[in-house]
Amino acid sequence: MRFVKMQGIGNDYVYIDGFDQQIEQPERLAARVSDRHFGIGGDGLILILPSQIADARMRVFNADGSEAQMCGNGIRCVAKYLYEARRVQRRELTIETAAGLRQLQLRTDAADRVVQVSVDMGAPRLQRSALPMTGPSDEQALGVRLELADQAFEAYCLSMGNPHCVIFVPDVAAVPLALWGPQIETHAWFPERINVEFVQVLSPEAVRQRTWERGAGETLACGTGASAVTVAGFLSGRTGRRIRNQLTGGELELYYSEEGPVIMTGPAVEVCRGTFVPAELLT
Ligand SMILES: N[C@H](CCC[C@H](N)C(=O)O)C(=O)O
Repeated sequence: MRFVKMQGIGNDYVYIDGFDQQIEQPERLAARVSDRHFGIGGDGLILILPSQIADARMRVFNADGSEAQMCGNGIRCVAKYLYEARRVQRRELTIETAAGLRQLQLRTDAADRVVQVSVDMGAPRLQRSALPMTGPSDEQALGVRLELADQAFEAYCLSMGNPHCVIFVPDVAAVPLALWGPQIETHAWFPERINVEFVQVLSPEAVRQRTWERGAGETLACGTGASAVTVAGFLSGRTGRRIRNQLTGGELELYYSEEGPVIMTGPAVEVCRGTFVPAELLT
């Protein structure tokens, strides 16, 4: 099985081109390839598959094998791979995801390599039922009091196709992420668990984000999470519509448009390529 390792500001995945390879048991494979000792190492596995309605279809599996609806850092890398493999000759692509169709714009360098990708991440969905989240299904959950055993937060819960809980704090470096992250990820409010973003507002145009991802733990970056942060920052009056987000692994530019969608712009980098034998890896 051939794979490509790529990363978007440190959010790294193992990618498998399923146009000419048959992938069995992707959940089991995801958990094994993601292991940074017994596998290749990554935050999860992303499959690049044929689509009837787009240039390709993307399936996202977290390091624990759970499948997610969308991956912002991952979809930038998928677009890079397709363009540089000449699978697509255009710098505008459409990719089918479990969260719907996503439009992307590529920027290339003098050697025609993709150096930056802008993604229309779609519009946020604010109803509790969209995450899903307990409580009245049409009600929003912005600025709600979320209680843990010995801590309470003001939480902004919303969907970018996948669920996010955004919490603003004075200093992200001081957050005990390994303690609070899993407690929020698996809180009873979220029947399908949730991704967690702690955010420090530096100015109306700049924030710093640390991320605890559903099914992956602390990651260096989360593109759907950064998009949710942009929405929560604007709706709570803490930031403008256009921000620079300094995530642990690098920076994203985000714009929560008046029309509704969030536009996210950032890099996509190939790390390496290789092959593995699934039967070996899955032993
Ligand atoms: N852990 C996420 C999927 C990966 C999203 C993240 N890596 C991104 O860049 O958006 C979830 O279970 O919804």
